Amino acid sequence: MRVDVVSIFPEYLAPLELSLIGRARATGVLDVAVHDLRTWTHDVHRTVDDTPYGGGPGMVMRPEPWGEALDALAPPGAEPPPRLVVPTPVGAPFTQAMAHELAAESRLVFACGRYEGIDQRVLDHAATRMPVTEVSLGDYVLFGGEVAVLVIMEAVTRLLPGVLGNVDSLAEESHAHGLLEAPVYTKPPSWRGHEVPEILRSGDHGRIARWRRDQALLRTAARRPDMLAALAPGELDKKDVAT
Ligand SMILES: Nc1ccccc1-c1cnco1
Repeated sequence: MRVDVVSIFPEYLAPLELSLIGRARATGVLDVAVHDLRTWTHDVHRTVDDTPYGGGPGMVMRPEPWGEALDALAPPGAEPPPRLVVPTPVGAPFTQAMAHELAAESRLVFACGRYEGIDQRVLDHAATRMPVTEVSLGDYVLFGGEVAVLVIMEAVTRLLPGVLGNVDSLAEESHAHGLLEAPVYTKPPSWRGHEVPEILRSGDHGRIARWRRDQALLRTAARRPDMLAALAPGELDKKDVAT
């Protein structure tokens, strides 16, 4: 997968060099390039923002630098076009399902907005020649899209073939099967008066699987009833119904 990130703070994306993502880049699974939006400015002050039409607080990111950046990174006519991913508070919620969708793309271009946002015409024009996904990490306000890109890149990269050693963990993790994961424990069996649930030390893998499923259901019902309600029909089998 080829990923381009455009930001006025490219150094914010330095963590993409580390750990799993760094290894994915080193092994060729992932090719990441970070670009400074000011590369595509031409004035002496390298201006990227201006006052909003219609008044109001803050500044808006000018369309011209973004237009030239996207022309350079996704030349008109180059096939297939990349998917443009724009972290924004007004985007669709970022979910594990979306992470899987993005992981299936061959090219992604991330546009990191700052200030009050990017001139809407940038997205409107981009949408005439490439898929555009506006995505929100949640209902809170950040300074810009850079940290959102780090989150999205971690969620997407770990889904790429060859990145995670143990693919089984993908199947068992929270949100992988529509439920929150059961609690986990390791040695010692007793710690500060807290014991590991006996069943996990029983060696009875059938009962352990049942216990974990029950714990996942209980946790999800308590903390994320919305996820329980969203389970596809048939996701809950008769063994899940309290007897
Ligand atoms: N608040 C923001 C400001 C700029 C770019 C993204 C965001 C964002 C993304 N998800 C939540 O907020």
